[in-house]
Amino acid sequence: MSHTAFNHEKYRAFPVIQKLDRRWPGNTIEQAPDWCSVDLRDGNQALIEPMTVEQKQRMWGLLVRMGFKEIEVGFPAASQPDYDFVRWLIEANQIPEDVTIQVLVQARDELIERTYEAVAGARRVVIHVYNSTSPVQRNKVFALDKQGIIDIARRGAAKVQSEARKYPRTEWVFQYSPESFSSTEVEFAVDVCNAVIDQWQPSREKKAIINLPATVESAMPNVFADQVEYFCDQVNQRDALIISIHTHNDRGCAVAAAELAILAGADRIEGTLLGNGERTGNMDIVTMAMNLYSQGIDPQLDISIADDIIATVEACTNIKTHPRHPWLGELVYTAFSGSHQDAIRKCLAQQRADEHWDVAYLPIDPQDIGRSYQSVIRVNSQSGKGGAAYLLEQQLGIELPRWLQVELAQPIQTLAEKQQGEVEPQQVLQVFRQHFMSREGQYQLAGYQIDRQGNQHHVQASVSDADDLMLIHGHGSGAISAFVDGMHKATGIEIQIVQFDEHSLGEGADASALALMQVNIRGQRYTAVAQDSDIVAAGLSVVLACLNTAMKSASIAA
Ligand SMILES: CC(=O)SCCNC(=O)CCNC(=O)[C@H](O)C(C)(C)COP(=O)(O)OP(=O)(O)OC[C@H]1O[C@@H](n2cnc3c(N)ncnc32)[C@H](O)[C@@H]1OP(=O)(O)O
Ligand SMILES: CC(C)C(=O)C(=O)O
Repeated sequence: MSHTAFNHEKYRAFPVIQKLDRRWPGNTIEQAPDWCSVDLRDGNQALIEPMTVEQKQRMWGLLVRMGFKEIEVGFPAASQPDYDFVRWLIEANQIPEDVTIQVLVQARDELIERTYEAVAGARRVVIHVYNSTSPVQRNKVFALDKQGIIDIARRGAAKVQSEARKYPRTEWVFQYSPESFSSTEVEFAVDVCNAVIDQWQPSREKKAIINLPATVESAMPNVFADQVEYFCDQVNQRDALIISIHTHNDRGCAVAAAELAILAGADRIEGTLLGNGERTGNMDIVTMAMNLYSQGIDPQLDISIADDIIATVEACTNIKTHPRHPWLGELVYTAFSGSHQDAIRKCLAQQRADEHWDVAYLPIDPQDIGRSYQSVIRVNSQSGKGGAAYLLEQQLGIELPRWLQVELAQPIQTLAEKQQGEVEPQQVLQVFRQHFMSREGQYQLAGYQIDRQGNQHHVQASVSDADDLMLIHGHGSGAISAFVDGMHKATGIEIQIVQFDEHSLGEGADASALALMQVNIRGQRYTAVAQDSDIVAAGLSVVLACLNTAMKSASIAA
């Protein structure tokens, strides 16, 4: 076999388990698992610059605020900052009553001893001991056979137990990880764990945690689920165990693998916020928690403080959050494309507070995580009429009639294409004002009087025409048609009203009226909007505004 670059023959398929009795595909997740954050350990060990004690303190504060009850706080036998941080937690009394710290250590005596020193005085601690079990680790890293690996595990388990006896005031919980579990023959993984379980003799009352890692994700999540289900079925004393899962994201499926592992019988999930961790990262707890939340399951974690989560993770890891990161990214509740905007706008208008969320293109209500609807719809050259109309609605507080949405779309599209980028909400308003609300023009309403007899309206109005003042008289079934009649008589220009809508803006003394009109003058359509504190004046002014727009066009002026 040649080992030239980019040659798939270098690799082989992952062996699948021939498991015909799999039950997990028929299961559903009905409640949140126990969560354990490993941000301060696995997340931290993957950083270019590991967190300082101050950064760890900040991350700790966030994790507690979010509601984590188990937090792996470090590998205290590995480095002084890890050790100091753990000491600070204990000596400065920073660990709430309902939170348990967890610490990781290799199955090596001197490291285990140092680890216990680090956590001395804590109320309750999970001591997490591990050694690697896969064939490549056995053969190439440890140069040991299966029995040699089992011996490391059992000796480590025994040492963890004997050290614990030296600190009787702490409540100890033992956790063992067969590191590289997912790449280990599953029967052997069971054997190694059984040796540890045999050493610890856990009970229903005092359970041990067996943590099954996909240290490097190398198969599809269904294979992992088969491994977990097999393990849960075969391991000794299952009811005295908490089965924990620790997946990595090498194939991009860490969350999927963790979810399927829950279906397959696991109880607990380890991961990090936004998925920081070795290589492509650890399983992202925020994503998995939000996946549950969006299915109506209480995630038992507070993700509503999304901006705080992002700010803290970024400050502690020096890694930016991708704008399309699941659930929390800057752009994940934003629609630029026209048909999406149209659907979102229509659904939001119909969404009732007492009904289940049912909005196209928005899997959750962005307000749940502190995002406003303002940022949901943004306008660029892909947006069509709905987006600009939505932004204008947000700013003016009125729903534009469809015919005006269509009119507005054109100048917005032109601007978007010219700018080659986003059109800001302020610009939408500016374009709207410029195109439809210009107060300039030959004719301006100076005053009016209306007499009404039955259905007949008689309008007498004064209209300034450049430097002159015209006196207008007209009749019609309404004030506007009477005024249009008067203008026709005065100027000879026939105005046919095609569309007309009115809206009130604001309330009380500050209220004003908006009149929106499209007319046909000599075969051409013209659109304008007028605003006035007096609703009739707004209606008459908008006729003149349409006429002024028409006058500016060469064909009418001529
Ligand atoms: C998948 C994971 O994320 S596991 C966690 C990994 N995290 C870290 O390693 C971060 C912190 N670690 C460290 O700072 C260092 O590894 C230390 C300080 C703990 C130990 O450093 P060192 O003493 O230099 O040992 P190192 O970690 O390189 O391990 C090498 C030796 O330990 C053995 N070893 C490694 N892991 C384990 C284990 N889990 N249990 C028992 N022995 C182990 C190796 O076989 C090797 O033995 P050898 O020297 O006889 O060949
Ligand atoms: C120590 C174990 C759980 C680990 O971090 C891994 O396998 O990724």
